[in-house]
Amino acid sequence: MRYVSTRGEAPVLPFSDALLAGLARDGGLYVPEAFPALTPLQIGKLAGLDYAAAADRVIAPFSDPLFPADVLRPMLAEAYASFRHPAVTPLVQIAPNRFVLELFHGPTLAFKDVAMQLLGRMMDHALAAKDERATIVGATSGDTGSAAIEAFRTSARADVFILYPAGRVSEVQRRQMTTVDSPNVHAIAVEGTFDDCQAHVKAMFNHHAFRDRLRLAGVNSINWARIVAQVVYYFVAGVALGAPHRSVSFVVPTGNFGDIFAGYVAKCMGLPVERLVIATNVNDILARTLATGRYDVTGVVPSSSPSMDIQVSSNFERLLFEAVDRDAGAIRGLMASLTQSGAFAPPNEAMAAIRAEFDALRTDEAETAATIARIRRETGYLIDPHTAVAVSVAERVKHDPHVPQVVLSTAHPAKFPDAVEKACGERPELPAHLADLYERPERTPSLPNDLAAIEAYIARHARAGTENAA
Ligand SMILES: Cc1ncc(COP(=O)(O)O)c(C=O)c1O
Ligand SMILES: N[C@@H](CCOP(=O)(O)O)C(=O)O
Repeated sequence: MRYVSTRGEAPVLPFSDALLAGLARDGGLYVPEAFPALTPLQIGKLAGLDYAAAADRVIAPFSDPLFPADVLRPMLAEAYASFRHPAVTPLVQIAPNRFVLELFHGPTLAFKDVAMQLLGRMMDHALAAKDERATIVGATSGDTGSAAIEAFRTSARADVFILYPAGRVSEVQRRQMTTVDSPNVHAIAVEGTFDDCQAHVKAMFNHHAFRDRLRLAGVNSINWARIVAQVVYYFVAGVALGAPHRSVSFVVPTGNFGDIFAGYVAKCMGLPVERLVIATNVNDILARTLATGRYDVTGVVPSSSPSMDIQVSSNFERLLFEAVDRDAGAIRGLMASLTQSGAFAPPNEAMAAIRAEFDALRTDEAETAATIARIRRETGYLIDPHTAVAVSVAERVKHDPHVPQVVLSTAHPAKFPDAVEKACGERPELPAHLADLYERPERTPSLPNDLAAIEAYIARHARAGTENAA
């Protein structure tokens, strides 16, 4: 499979090069030239497979000769052996025809592990094949960072620099990043928002001299491999609930739009998906865009679901690319408007195409807390604030009661103990492997919200840079 940029002016790449490229050189995001299809028969045959075997069937069509079956399959088996649940992403029923898809059984307790445990192995393999080192730069609102650090902390080929917004992630999230004592790991507190951190990461990729000198690579959902690994659980959940013979709807707590875009890809590949429902917190740019037809960036508001405190929703560009029938010139125009004025209005036909597939609703802070408390009271089930945002939306969105609704549960409640305790009076405990997290020493440089300062720090500490510069 080959990959093209949403902005049409970057080299077309095979999977393994797109994997290591991060952002395309024209500032766009890589997408496959075409979405591979699974037939209803092939989808039906996913039933009963273990997670790694199902992942192989879904991911292999996106891959290339660097990942033949005898490489990809053991990699998948190893990646998902690190999960604490034998089903990897189990479903739990919380109401008639409403299910929670638990995506938090990986090492860092968030859905990011599902993709990152694979991505770490794939990138190390690709770098070893090329005998290269890479400097990974990433932005996090809390979960991507911890998952990336966990996935790469033993990497012999990559240094990892994660920018997180100081004071705007939960203490557990911060400690998961700052207590890892590996020489290749750098969790950097930036005096800004997640949007600032993400803008710095994209600016580093767009600074080609810096990018090439340090051999930058990305682990945010700008990396296509992140998306494709997330497509798998849509198939696994859909099949468990009757696909291909029955349609399913998904309600997804959304920030950077990577997770729900993976659901869209699953639908493009043939999974019968009735509706894809975007659930936002008070940072509701996507809900406003679907309601008004205008994507308009406002300031980020801190919330109890901090991982979704995002206004510039990176992967929305991938959806827009599909909605404008892959007209890269149109995407360049919309993104130029975003840069210049902080807003853009997609063409009416594009908005109609998006609304034909997606619904979007927001959940405010009071409703998020009330949902945690009510679900605990009524069902005995404890959810985190991100999941609560989506459960509340699932309850309010117009839907066909005969179609199963799957709510993606993106984080374990113990990642956000303060918010959960405030909502329902109960403090969730960390699993055993993290029980001493609060005792571990922290190590986290703090940098101003300034690209030059961040680049200088990374250049000083990256080993790929030293080698390349020599
Ligand atoms: C716990 C949690 N839920 C939801 C999201 C939103 O996912 P996405 O950015 O893919 O839309 C994130 C961050 O990505 C997250 O960490
Ligand atoms: N919510 C994310 C933000 C980054 O999203 P990504 O999916 O693009 O890596 C986080 O927790 O870091």
